[in-house]
Amino acid sequence: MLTVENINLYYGASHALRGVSLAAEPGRVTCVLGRNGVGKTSLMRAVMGLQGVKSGAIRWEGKDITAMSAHQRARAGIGFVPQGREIFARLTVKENLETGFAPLPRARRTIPDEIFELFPVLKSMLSRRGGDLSGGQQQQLAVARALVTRPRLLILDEPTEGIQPSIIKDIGRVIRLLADSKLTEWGAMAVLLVEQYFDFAKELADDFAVMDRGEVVLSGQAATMVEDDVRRYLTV
Ligand SMILES: Nc1ncnc2c1ncn2[C@@H]1O[C@H](COP(=O)(O)OP(=O)(O)OP(=O)(O)O)[C@@H](O)[C@H]1O
Repeated sequence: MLTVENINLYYGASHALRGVSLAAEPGRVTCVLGRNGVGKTSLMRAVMGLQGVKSGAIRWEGKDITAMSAHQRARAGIGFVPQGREIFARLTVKENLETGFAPLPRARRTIPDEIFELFPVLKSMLSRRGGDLSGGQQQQLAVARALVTRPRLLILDEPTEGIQPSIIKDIGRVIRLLADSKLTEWGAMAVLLVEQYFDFAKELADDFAVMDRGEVVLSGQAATMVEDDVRRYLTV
C-alpha cells in the first residue's frame, strides 16, 4: 500500500502541493482528477522520487521512502509512465523496453511474455524505432516499459492524452487487468492514475481524489462519487 501523508512541495516560492494526502491499495485503481496545473504531475513525480518534498511523508509497503531516489523507488517496485510518454525516438521498441532493466538484478533482465499478451502490437514492432510509432503505440510502449520493472505500484500520468479512442479503450482494459492481478507473475498491483477526462476515470476508478490548486478537495471510493461535485472542479 502507498500512503502519501500531508506533503508540501515547492518550486522556488511557488507552493505547488499543499498538505496533500492520498492512498493507493493493491487491487485498486486510484484516480487523481483535476484541471491543468493543479498539481497532479507534481504529485506523481513526488511519489516516484523525481521531485523532492519539503515536508510530509511517502510510505510504500510499510517503509518510509520519502528520502529515497527514484532509482531506489523503482527497485522497491514502483513503476512510472510519465506524461508525454518520453519514448526514446531513436532507440528501437526492444531497446526502449530494455531501458526498464536498469533497476532489476541481472537474472531478472528479461521482457516478460505477458507484456506482449497485453500489447500484441509491440511484438511485431520490436525492431522499429520508437519515433516511428503512432502516439497510441508509443503510449502502449511507455506502459510496457514500466511493466518490465515488474512494479507493484504503477503510476500513469495522463495516459489518454492525445490518444485515439480505440487505444484509450485498450489502455483502460490493460489498467483494469493489471489492478485485478490477472497477470501471474505480479500479483495484485496498485494503480495510481492521473486523468483529466471524467468519463474514463469514472469507468476505471475504484477510488478517486480530485485536486484543485495544489490541494485534494474531494476523495473517496468511486462508488460514492457525486458526478456534479467532481465535474465542478474539472470544468474551466
Ligand atoms: N518545474 C517547475 N518549475 C516551476 N513551476 C512548476 C514546475 N512544474 C510545475 N510547476 C507549476 O506547478 C503547478 C502544478 O503543476 P503540475 O504540472 O503538477 O500540474 P498538473 O495538474 O499536472 O497539470 P497538467 O495537467 O497540465 O499536467 C503549476 O502551477 C505549474 O506551473
